[in-house]
Amino acid sequence: MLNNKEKSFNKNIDIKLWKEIMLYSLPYKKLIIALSVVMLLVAGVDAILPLLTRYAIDNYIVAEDLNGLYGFSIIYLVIIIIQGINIFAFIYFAGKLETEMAASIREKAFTSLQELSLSFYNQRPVGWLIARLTSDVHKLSSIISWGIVDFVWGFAMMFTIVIIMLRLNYRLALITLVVLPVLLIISFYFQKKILHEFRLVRKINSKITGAFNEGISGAKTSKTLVIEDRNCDEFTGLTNKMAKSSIKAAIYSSLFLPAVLVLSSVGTGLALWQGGNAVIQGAITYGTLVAFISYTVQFFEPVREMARVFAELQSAQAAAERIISLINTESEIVDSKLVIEKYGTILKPKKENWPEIKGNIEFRNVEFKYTDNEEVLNNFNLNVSAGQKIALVGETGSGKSTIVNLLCRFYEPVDGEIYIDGKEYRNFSQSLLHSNIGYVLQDPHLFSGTIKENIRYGFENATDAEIKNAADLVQATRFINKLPDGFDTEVGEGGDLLSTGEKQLISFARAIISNPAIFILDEATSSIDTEMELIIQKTINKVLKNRTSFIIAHRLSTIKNADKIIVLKDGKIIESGNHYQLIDRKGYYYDLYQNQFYNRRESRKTRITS
Ligand SMILES: Nc1ncnc2c1ncn2[C@@H]1O[C@H](COP(=O)(O)OP(=O)(O)OP(=O)(O)O)[C@@H](O)[C@H]1O
Repeated sequence: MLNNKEKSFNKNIDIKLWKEIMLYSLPYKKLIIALSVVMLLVAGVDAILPLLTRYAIDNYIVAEDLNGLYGFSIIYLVIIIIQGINIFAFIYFAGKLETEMAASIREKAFTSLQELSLSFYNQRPVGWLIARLTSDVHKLSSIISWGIVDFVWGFAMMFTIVIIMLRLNYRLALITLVVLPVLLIISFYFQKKILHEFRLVRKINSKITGAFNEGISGAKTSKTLVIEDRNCDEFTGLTNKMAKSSIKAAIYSSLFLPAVLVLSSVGTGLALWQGGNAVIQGAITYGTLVAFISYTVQFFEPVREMARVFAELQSAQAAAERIISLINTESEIVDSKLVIEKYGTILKPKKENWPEIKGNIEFRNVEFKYTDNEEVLNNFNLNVSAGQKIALVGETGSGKSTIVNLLCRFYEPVDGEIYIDGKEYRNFSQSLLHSNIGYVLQDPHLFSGTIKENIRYGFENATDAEIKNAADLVQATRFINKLPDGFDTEVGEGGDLLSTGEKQLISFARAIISNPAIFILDEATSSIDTEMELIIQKTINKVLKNRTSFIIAHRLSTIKNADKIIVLKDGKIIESGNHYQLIDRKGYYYDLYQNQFYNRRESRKTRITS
């Protein structure tokens, strides 16, 4: 139950991928240059401070020149203030770069999500997508901005320190830097190990989040299946694994720090020993010795930082791979260039060019399958005239929703065509088509906000009077008026504060407001009680008049007055006609109707006698 899969990632640095990522940083070129310049300044000041100390010791302290020392202190203070300003600037620039890049990448990923077809969402769990848009984007933007800080500063520091040390005394410099290769090896080794364990912790953490999610949203099902103990065992297994990896990471960290400390102390010790000898022999001054010791101490920090950044780059690369793959995912349903030119895109529709849709629909030799193995529709043909009311009936899995999914172009036929008003429907843009279809689902989704906002959704110009009128039409006003804030009542996330039947009514009103030529009601009144359904049925008949409509309903009483009832079995039409024709036929529909009629009569009888 808790097996959210996390992709393992490429361990080598992928230059092509980073080049693509760099394209995203192009708009921030000036900010990146400013940040790099500031980091060079920070490194420059850091590197000259020991030289200043050396100067003060040799010229003022050893020479006992108090006046000179006073003047020097003021210069030193000014330099420290400049460094303070540099530090403020780099934190500001890096923070700004991180935030702006994250916003831009997130925006691109979200836009690409808006344009993707429904099949993409079927293959990707919500949690996976949210993790990409949040933690991966954060990781990537943070490594780019703070990586620049560490790299520029680290390289500049190491380079300058080595040059200064060699210039001060090359013999002493070579002796001191003897520990450098060992330090580099140790740093890279430990950072890799620590990062590996942290990566495991993160993977397990995303599983734990998934388990929390399932535990909460599936609480009712867990209780009815009495699997609470199994859930707990699985959860404990995950937390134990996470604890193990966290402890390992802590052990590596606790070994790494003393190792670096010992090595840098060895370097400092060597500088002290050899430098002390050189001072005694008069080869170097006291000031030079002090500067050398400072440089040895200072040198090891950038080495450690660089090792950390290199190791982190690998995991940031994994985040980058996932985000770029999300941004670059091509929608399976795309409008042709010609269609886009004429009718615009999903995000920029050219509504002024949109023709009026009347609602004549034809499925011609349509073949369809969701996966390669299973054919859902095979040579499916259906002709619907504008204004006709079509009911789709059939057992579970017979293909009813598939037909309306195809009509909405959430999916496209594998073979064959669908015509709307005599034109193959791929010649219309997706937004043009969707604007002409009102879709009311069995479990409709409402957006957080008020009832009024939800009815108006997608049709922002609707007036309050139009909203009320739509609600009146579907008899929703009755329950809305009973709510404390009426039309201004908040519906909660996904409409959770309303019952399913109430959500259906709101979604019905929402569909009416957009005045579509084609209506699809997919079990749209299944959660409304029978009396209410009868009332709404009359309204539906009024609303659907002169519009083409497809009604999927298991309760056959609701589709008795359809112009055509299509009975489906395994993706094929086995019967079609109006209610009376199908009853006369005494076939599948007749049996189905008799069964429902009998069951309802029996249940009514039971109610009366009890
Ligand atoms: N997203 C999907 N991916 C793969 N197969 C699917 C998908 N949606 C539906 N199917 C399969 O396609 C077939 C037809 O499903 P469809 O949802 O159209 O049936 P239906 O008649 O609407 O059923 P119901 O009355 O239960 O809603 C079924 O075998 C179903 O398993």
